Amino acid sequence: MFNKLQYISQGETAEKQLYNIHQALDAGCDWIQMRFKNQTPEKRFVLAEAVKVLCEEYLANFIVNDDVILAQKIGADGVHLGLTDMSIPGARAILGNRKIIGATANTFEDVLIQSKNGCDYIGLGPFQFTETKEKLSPILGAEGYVSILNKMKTQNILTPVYAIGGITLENIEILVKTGIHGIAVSGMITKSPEKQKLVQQLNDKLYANVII
Ligand SMILES: Cc1ncc(COP(=O)(O)OP(=O)(O)O)c(N)n1
Ligand SMILES: Cc1ncsc1CCOP(=O)(O)O
Ligand SMILES: [Mg+2]
Repeated sequence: MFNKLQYISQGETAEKQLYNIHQALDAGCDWIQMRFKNQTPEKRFVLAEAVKVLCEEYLANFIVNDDVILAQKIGADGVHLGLTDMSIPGARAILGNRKIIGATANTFEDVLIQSKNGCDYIGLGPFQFTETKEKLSPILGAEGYVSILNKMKTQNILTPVYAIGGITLENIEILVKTGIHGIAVSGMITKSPEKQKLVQQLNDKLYANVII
């Protein structure tokens, strides 16, 4: 089963991205999604290669946002695809069954489609407002997660769900209670002055009820 904490990178330049990813790895994040939007394919390729080396060094999982071909070219562990990105069957045909394909959902109907199409996990959100992403889908709040996860249960959909969007440390307990598997965060970790302590606190809360 996947780890419960995914770090989504940010940074205006490749250097800043790599710095932020390195910091997250140093702090104990072991799952990185490289999200470097509106850049040339060359810049994204160079960054992805550097991130791959770094993630191997730290034994972290490395997935690429949006770009299936880039993920394939550099041998990443997978991709995250939104509702308007490449289709999951299309990505599966290129990457095969051993790679991780994450998919976005904002509604139960999205969850149904994405899980039927064979994604490995669902990024469900946004939980609340965030400046990290433009053109946000409607905010779900904790009630939205309860409602969607309950419907998943009744239809026996077992795909792990990650909450995403504006999540802070104070939100973790309430999110865990909704039945999510984990969280995907960007700003909270990128902006934290005490990343190691934060990642520890997040993992403590995310794994509080897990019996090993
Ligand atoms: C874990 C996770 N969940 C959702 C998203 C959002 O993906 P998408 O809707 O394609 O938006 P962009 O990130 O591409 O702007 C995500 N990246 N990761
Ligand atoms: C990529 C994405 N998709 C929905 S919200 C979001 C941004 C998550 O970043 P943050 O944790 O900074 O809100
Ligand atoms: Mg996308």
